[in-house]
Amino acid sequence: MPQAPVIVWFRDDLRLSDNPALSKAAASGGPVICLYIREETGTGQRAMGAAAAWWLAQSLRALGADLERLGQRLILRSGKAAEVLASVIAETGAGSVVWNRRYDAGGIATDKAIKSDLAARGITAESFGANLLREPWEVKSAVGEPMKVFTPFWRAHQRLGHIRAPLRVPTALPAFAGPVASETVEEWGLEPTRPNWAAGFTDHWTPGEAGAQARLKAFLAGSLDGYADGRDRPDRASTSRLSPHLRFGEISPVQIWHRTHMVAGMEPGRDVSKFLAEVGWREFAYHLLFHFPHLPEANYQHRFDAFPWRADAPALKAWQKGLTGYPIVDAGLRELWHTGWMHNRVRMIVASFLVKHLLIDWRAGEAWFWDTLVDADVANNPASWQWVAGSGADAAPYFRIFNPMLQGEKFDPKGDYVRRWVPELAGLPAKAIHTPWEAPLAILHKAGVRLGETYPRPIVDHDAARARALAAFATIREPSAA
Ligand SMILES: Cc1cc2nc3c(=O)[nH]c(=O)nc-3n(C[C@H](O)[C@H](O)[C@H](O)COP(=O)(O)OP(=O)(O)OC[C@H]3O[C@@H](n4cnc5c(N)ncnc54)[C@H](O)[C@@H]3O)c2cc1C
Repeated sequence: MPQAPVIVWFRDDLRLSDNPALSKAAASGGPVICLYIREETGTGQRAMGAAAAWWLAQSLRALGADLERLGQRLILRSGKAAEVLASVIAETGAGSVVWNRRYDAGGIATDKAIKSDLAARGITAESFGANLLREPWEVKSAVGEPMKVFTPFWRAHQRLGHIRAPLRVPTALPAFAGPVASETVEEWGLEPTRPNWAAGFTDHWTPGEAGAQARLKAFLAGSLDGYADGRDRPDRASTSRLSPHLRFGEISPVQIWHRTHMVAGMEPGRDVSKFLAEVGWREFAYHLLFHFPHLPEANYQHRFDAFPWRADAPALKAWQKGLTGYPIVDAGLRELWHTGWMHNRVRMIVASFLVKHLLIDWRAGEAWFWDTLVDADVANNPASWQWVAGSGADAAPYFRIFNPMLQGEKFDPKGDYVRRWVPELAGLPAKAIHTPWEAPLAILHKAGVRLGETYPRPIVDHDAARARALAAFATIREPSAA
């Protein structure tokens, strides 16, 4: 009797190498059906933002082409995952389904229900850890509890020892002989058309597994050396830019871990430790999301539920458009709009500005990032926003308020980053570029800058905004806080 096909349900793991579910299917020796489901929203999962949807379209095309080289085909279907799986099983006689795990509450609930539904119908379902170095439940405090502070988390993570070796691309992946209907990426309308605001994204990114591997290789050969200090400089290409590739699982952290160690040799130095600790922050965000599933919508620290956020639609709009009058803030938000990505240091500055200078709820900023980042991540995005807002686990204290002028002068000392993304200020000298409102009129004139006309005046005064934020925080401050 011919072997029943195995369905590989691809999700946030759009790669062939180090893909445990795919390797498991290949090891069965039987026919393999590669399936991606565009899941209907309203099942507890968060609808994908627009920039991430653009990335998904490119990544699915890349995965489809990679599978074709193995004599396979990527089947695309849309609908409720349980119903799509049931029809593909009915159409093909598949006997089992394999997938790699996800860790958001909606995804976990969907997968659990599907697993028991399939089991009831005699179909085997198996899930694997693939997109983290360790499963979120493996790292525990000394008393067996979830960890809430990064440094002890990362220490405990490392104490667990060896990270499993990455898996190779399966050598054979027999295709299912019968017809299986598939939708197309184009039919899904994931890419913007009128206007095509993503037109410039392709100058910055090569979505897909090959692009991810090339990005890692280039980073390890180039900017890893000096990363520990260079990573804070938005004016230089000093970080890996692997985040969207990790978001879509085009590369695994296990692959990054081993390749980095291989390049570093026996004695990994400060740059390597710092880089891997950043990958560790991603692990920590997933740990938090798994143990505190409301992280994307609820304050981790409940006292922030009473925080007096302001509703200020014009200020939010100015922030989103990069028209706050603070050059480093505006540069970051425009980099985001043009590339779908923003440097980490600048993410912290713009997030702090929204939450503290404008007193706008972190959830409004998180939602904007969710829609505009190609790396919009179900764990990293809310965990980082809550970190900046002060409402999160192991968060930056609320009363520490970034000064955008000093941040600009320190991390973009010549103003090159601002000049690149805020071209109307490009003619200003370094000493004026982060504080154009303090520049002598002659300097502004020479640079063609007319404040309030070619570039906005600051929408809030820094000192006044700082005082207002501290006063707001005082209303929810615990007696012990400084
Ligand atoms: C307000 C705010 C929102 C953010 N939203 C996201 C998001 O939606 N998706 C996302 O992937 N990251 C997010 N980050 C974290 C961080 O800014 C990005 O991961 C980083 O800028 C990606 O660039 P890179 O790949 O060059 O990073 P590198 O410096 O090269 O780091 C390597 C990898 O480590 C992980 N990493 C690095 N820094 C962090 C961090 N602070 N927290 C968690 N993981 C980290 C990323 O996966 C990254 O690709 C956010 C940070 C802030 C302050």
